[in-house]
Amino acid sequence: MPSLGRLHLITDTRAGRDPLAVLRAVLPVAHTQLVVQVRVEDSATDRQAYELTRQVLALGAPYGVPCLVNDRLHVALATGAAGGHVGADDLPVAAAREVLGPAAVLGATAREPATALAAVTAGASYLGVGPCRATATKDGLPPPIGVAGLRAVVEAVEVPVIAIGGVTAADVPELRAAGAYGVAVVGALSGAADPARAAAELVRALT
Ligand SMILES: Cc1ncc(COP(=O)(O)OP(=O)(O)O)c(N)n1
Ligand SMILES: Cc1nc(C(=O)O)sc1CCOP(=O)(O)O
Ligand SMILES: [Mg+2]
Repeated sequence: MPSLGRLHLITDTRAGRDPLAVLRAVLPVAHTQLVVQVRVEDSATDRQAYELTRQVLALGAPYGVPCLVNDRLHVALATGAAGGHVGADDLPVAAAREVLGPAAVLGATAREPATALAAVTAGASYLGVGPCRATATKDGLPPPIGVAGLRAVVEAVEVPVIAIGGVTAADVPELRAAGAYGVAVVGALSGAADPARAAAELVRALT
Protein backbone atom coordinates (compact mmCIF):
# COMPACT_ATOMS: atom_id res chain seq x y z
CA MET A 1 0.00 0.00 0.00
CA PRO A 2 1.49 3.42 -0.93
CA SER A 3 2.32 5.75 1.94
CA LEU A 4 -0.58 7.82 3.20
CA GLY A 5 -0.70 11.59 2.71
CA ARG A 6 -0.65 13.72 5.82
CA LEU A 7 -3.27 16.29 4.78
CA HIS A 8 -6.78 14.91 4.36
CA LEU A 9 -9.14 17.35 2.69
CA ILE A 10 -12.72 16.36 3.43
CA THR A 11 -15.19 17.75 0.92
CA ASP A 12 -17.59 20.38 2.22
CA THR A 13 -20.90 20.00 0.43
CA ARG A 14 -22.94 22.26 2.68
CA ALA A 15 -24.99 24.96 0.98
CA GLY A 16 -22.85 27.79 -0.30
CA ARG A 17 -19.64 25.76 -0.40
CA ASP A 18 -17.80 24.75 -3.55
CA PRO A 19 -15.75 21.62 -2.83
CA LEU A 20 -14.33 21.35 -6.35
CA ALA A 21 -13.14 24.96 -6.39
CA VAL A 22 -11.40 24.34 -3.08
CA LEU A 23 -9.81 21.18 -4.43
CA ARG A 24 -8.61 22.95 -7.60
CA ALA A 25 -6.92 25.58 -5.44
CA VAL A 26 -5.36 23.11 -3.03
CA LEU A 27 -4.05 20.48 -5.47
CA PRO A 28 -1.06 22.41 -6.89
CA VAL A 29 0.31 23.32 -3.48
CA ALA A 30 -0.52 20.22 -1.44
CA HIS A 31 -0.58 17.29 -3.86
CA THR A 32 2.45 15.52 -2.43
CA GLN A 33 0.73 15.21 0.96
CA LEU A 34 -2.91 15.29 -0.05
CA VAL A 35 -5.68 12.74 0.38
CA VAL A 36 -9.22 13.76 -0.57
CA GLN A 37 -12.11 12.22 1.30
CA VAL A 38 -15.44 12.62 -0.46
CA ARG A 39 -18.01 13.25 2.25
CA VAL A 40 -21.52 14.27 1.29
CA GLU A 41 -24.47 15.23 3.44
CA ASP A 42 -26.59 12.32 4.64
CA SER A 43 -29.43 13.73 2.52
CA ALA A 44 -27.39 13.50 -0.69
CA THR A 45 -28.25 10.76 -3.13
CA ASP A 46 -25.86 8.00 -4.08
CA ARG A 47 -25.85 9.48 -7.58
CA GLN A 48 -24.65 12.81 -6.19
CA ALA A 49 -21.94 11.07 -4.17
CA TYR A 50 -20.90 9.09 -7.24
CA GLU A 51 -20.71 12.15 -9.50
CA LEU A 52 -18.73 14.15 -6.95
CA THR A 53 -16.33 11.27 -6.46
CA ARG A 54 -15.79 10.96 -10.21
CA GLN A 55 -15.03 14.67 -10.43
CA VAL A 56 -12.62 14.47 -7.50
CA LEU A 57 -10.88 11.49 -9.08
CA ALA A 58 -10.55 13.31 -12.39
CA LEU A 59 -9.04 16.39 -10.76
CA GLY A 60 -6.72 14.41 -8.51
CA ALA A 61 -5.47 11.86 -11.04
CA PRO A 62 -2.89 14.10 -12.78
CA TYR A 63 -1.40 14.79 -9.36
CA GLY A 64 -1.53 11.20 -8.15
CA VAL A 65 -3.77 12.23 -5.26
CA PRO A 66 -5.77 9.37 -3.71
CA CYS A 67 -9.49 9.70 -3.11
CA LEU A 68 -11.38 7.98 -0.31
CA VAL A 69 -15.15 7.85 0.05
CA ASN A 70 -16.81 8.42 3.41
CA ASP A 71 -19.51 5.93 4.47
CA ARG A 72 -20.67 4.83 1.00
CA LEU A 73 -18.31 2.03 0.13
CA HIS A 74 -20.30 0.99 -2.93
CA VAL A 75 -19.50 4.42 -4.36
CA ALA A 76 -15.82 3.83 -3.65
CA LEU A 77 -15.98 0.52 -5.50
CA ALA A 78 -18.03 1.85 -8.38
CA THR A 79 -15.66 4.75 -9.01
CA GLY A 80 -12.36 2.97 -8.43
CA ALA A 81 -11.49 5.18 -5.48
CA ALA A 82 -8.53 4.13 -3.34
CA GLY A 83 -10.68 3.26 -0.35
CA GLY A 84 -13.13 4.50 2.23
CA HIS A 85 -13.72 5.71 5.75
CA VAL A 86 -16.20 4.29 8.25
CA GLY A 87 -17.40 5.26 11.72
CA ALA A 88 -19.72 3.98 14.39
CA ASP A 89 -22.89 4.34 12.31
CA ASP A 90 -21.42 2.76 9.18
CA LEU A 91 -20.47 -0.78 8.22
CA PRO A 92 -18.32 -2.43 10.90
CA VAL A 93 -14.64 -2.22 10.05
CA ALA A 94 -14.28 -5.95 9.35
CA ALA A 95 -17.25 -5.85 6.98
CA ALA A 96 -15.86 -2.73 5.32
CA ARG A 97 -12.56 -4.52 4.79
CA GLU A 98 -14.42 -7.46 3.21
CA VAL A 99 -16.23 -5.10 0.88
CA LEU A 100 -13.17 -3.08 -0.17
CA GLY A 101 -10.65 -5.90 -0.29
CA PRO A 102 -7.18 -6.23 1.18
CA ALA A 103 -5.43 -3.60 -0.96
CA ALA A 104 -7.77 -0.69 -0.26
CA VAL A 105 -7.10 2.14 2.15
CA LEU A 106 -9.62 1.82 4.97
CA GLY A 107 -9.99 4.50 7.63
CA ALA A 108 -12.00 4.13 10.81
CA THR A 109 -13.08 6.68 13.36
CA ALA A 110 -11.87 6.11 16.92
CA ARG A 111 -12.18 8.31 19.96
CA GLU A 112 -10.37 6.27 22.59
CA PRO A 113 -7.77 3.47 22.75
CA ALA A 114 -10.05 0.43 23.05
CA THR A 115 -12.10 1.17 19.94
CA ALA A 116 -8.93 2.21 18.14
CA LEU A 117 -7.31 -1.12 18.84
CA ALA A 118 -10.46 -3.00 17.84
CA ALA A 119 -10.65 -1.07 14.56
CA VAL A 120 -7.05 -1.87 13.69
CA THR A 121 -7.54 -5.54 14.54
CA ALA A 122 -10.58 -5.56 12.27
CA GLY A 123 -8.61 -4.20 9.35
CA ALA A 124 -8.37 -0.41 9.51
CA SER A 125 -5.26 0.94 7.80
CA TYR A 126 -5.49 4.36 9.46
CA LEU A 127 -7.60 5.97 12.17
CA GLY A 128 -9.43 9.30 12.19
CA VAL A 129 -9.26 10.46 15.80
CA GLY A 130 -11.20 13.31 17.35
CA PRO A 131 -12.81 15.64 17.75
CA CYS A 132 -9.54 17.22 18.79
CA ARG A 133 -11.09 20.68 19.12
CA ALA A 134 -14.57 22.12 19.12
CA THR A 135 -16.03 22.35 15.64
CA ALA A 136 -19.20 23.73 14.13
CA THR A 137 -18.83 21.64 10.98
CA LYS A 138 -20.59 18.56 12.30
CA ASP A 139 -23.46 18.27 14.79
CA GLY A 140 -23.76 15.69 17.52
CA LEU A 141 -20.11 15.11 18.26
CA PRO A 142 -18.92 14.25 21.77
CA PRO A 143 -16.80 16.80 23.67
CA PRO A 144 -13.29 17.35 22.27
CA ILE A 145 -10.73 14.75 23.32
CA GLY A 146 -7.90 17.27 23.09
CA VAL A 147 -4.23 16.52 22.58
CA ALA A 148 -4.15 14.14 25.54
CA GLY A 149 -6.98 12.04 24.11
CA LEU A 150 -5.24 11.92 20.78
CA ARG A 151 -1.97 10.84 22.40
CA ALA A 152 -3.74 8.01 24.24
CA VAL A 153 -4.93 6.58 20.93
CA VAL A 154 -1.54 7.05 19.26
CA GLU A 155 0.08 5.07 22.05
CA ALA A 156 -2.38 2.18 21.60
CA VAL A 157 -1.96 1.54 17.87
CA GLU A 158 0.65 1.23 15.16
CA VAL A 159 -1.29 2.62 12.20
CA PRO A 160 -1.26 6.28 11.17
CA VAL A 161 -3.49 8.49 13.31
CA ILE A 162 -5.19 11.36 11.51
CA ALA A 163 -6.35 14.10 13.88
CA ILE A 164 -9.75 15.60 13.07
CA GLY A 165 -12.14 18.18 14.46
CA GLY A 166 -11.49 21.92 14.54
CA VAL A 167 -7.92 21.47 13.35
CA THR A 168 -6.02 24.47 11.97
CA ALA A 169 -2.39 24.87 10.92
CA ALA A 170 -1.67 26.42 14.32
CA ASP A 171 -2.67 23.14 16.01
CA VAL A 172 -0.42 20.97 13.90
CA PRO A 173 2.86 21.21 15.87
CA GLU A 174 1.13 20.11 19.08
CA LEU A 175 -0.77 17.32 17.33
CA ARG A 176 2.34 16.06 15.57
CA ALA A 177 4.25 16.16 18.86
CA ALA A 178 1.52 13.96 20.34
CA GLY A 179 2.10 11.44 17.57
CA ALA A 180 -0.49 12.35 14.96
CA TYR A 181 0.63 11.28 11.51
CA GLY A 182 -1.54 13.87 9.81
CA VAL A 183 -4.74 15.88 9.98
CA ALA A 184 -8.16 15.86 8.34
CA VAL A 185 -9.88 19.18 7.80
CA VAL A 186 -13.05 20.66 6.43
CA GLY A 187 -13.29 24.25 7.61
CA ALA A 188 -9.58 25.06 7.64
CA LEU A 189 -9.58 24.78 3.85
CA SER A 190 -13.20 25.12 2.75
CA GLY A 191 -13.77 28.18 4.95
CA ALA A 192 -10.44 29.83 4.17
CA ALA A 193 -10.38 33.12 2.28
CA ASP A 194 -7.42 31.72 0.35
CA PRO A 195 -7.55 27.89 0.35
CA ALA A 196 -4.24 27.56 -1.53
CA ARG A 197 -2.44 29.61 1.08
CA ALA A 198 -4.16 27.74 3.91
CA ALA A 199 -3.12 24.43 2.32
CA ALA A 200 0.46 25.59 1.99
CA GLU A 201 0.49 26.52 5.69
CA LEU A 202 -0.91 23.13 6.65
CA VAL A 203 1.62 21.26 4.50
CA ARG A 204 4.50 23.34 5.90
CA ALA A 205 3.37 22.54 9.43
CA LEU A 206 2.94 18.85 8.66
CA THR A 207 6.25 18.15 6.94
C1 LIG B 1 -10.42 11.16 8.88
C2 LIG B 1 -11.81 11.06 9.40
N1 LIG B 1 -12.00 10.88 10.71
C3 LIG B 1 -13.24 10.79 11.20
C4 LIG B 1 -14.33 10.89 10.38
C5 LIG B 1 -15.74 10.79 10.90
O1 LIG B 1 -16.37 9.60 10.42
P1 LIG B 1 -17.77 9.18 11.09
O2 LIG B 1 -17.58 9.04 12.54
O3 LIG B 1 -18.28 7.99 10.36
O4 LIG B 1 -18.72 10.42 10.80
P2 LIG B 1 -19.17 10.97 9.36
O5 LIG B 1 -18.01 11.67 8.74
O6 LIG B 1 -19.61 9.82 8.52
O7 LIG B 1 -20.29 11.93 9.64
C6 LIG B 1 -14.10 11.08 9.02
N2 LIG B 1 -15.11 11.20 8.14
N3 LIG B 1 -12.84 11.16 8.54
C1 LIG C 1 -16.64 15.01 9.82
C2 LIG C 1 -16.05 15.13 11.16
N1 LIG C 1 -15.88 14.06 11.98
C3 LIG C 1 -15.37 14.42 13.16
C4 LIG C 1 -15.11 13.46 14.25
O1 LIG C 1 -14.55 13.86 15.28
O2 LIG C 1 -15.48 12.31 14.06
S1 LIG C 1 -15.04 16.06 13.29
C5 LIG C 1 -15.63 16.32 11.73
C6 LIG C 1 -15.68 17.66 11.09
C7 LIG C 1 -14.31 18.19 10.76
O3 LIG C 1 -14.47 19.47 10.22
P1 LIG C 1 -13.60 20.70 10.69
O4 LIG C 1 -12.22 20.47 10.22
O5 LIG C 1 -14.24 21.88 9.97
O6 LIG C 1 -13.71 20.82 12.16
MG1 LIG D 1 -19.44 7.79 8.78
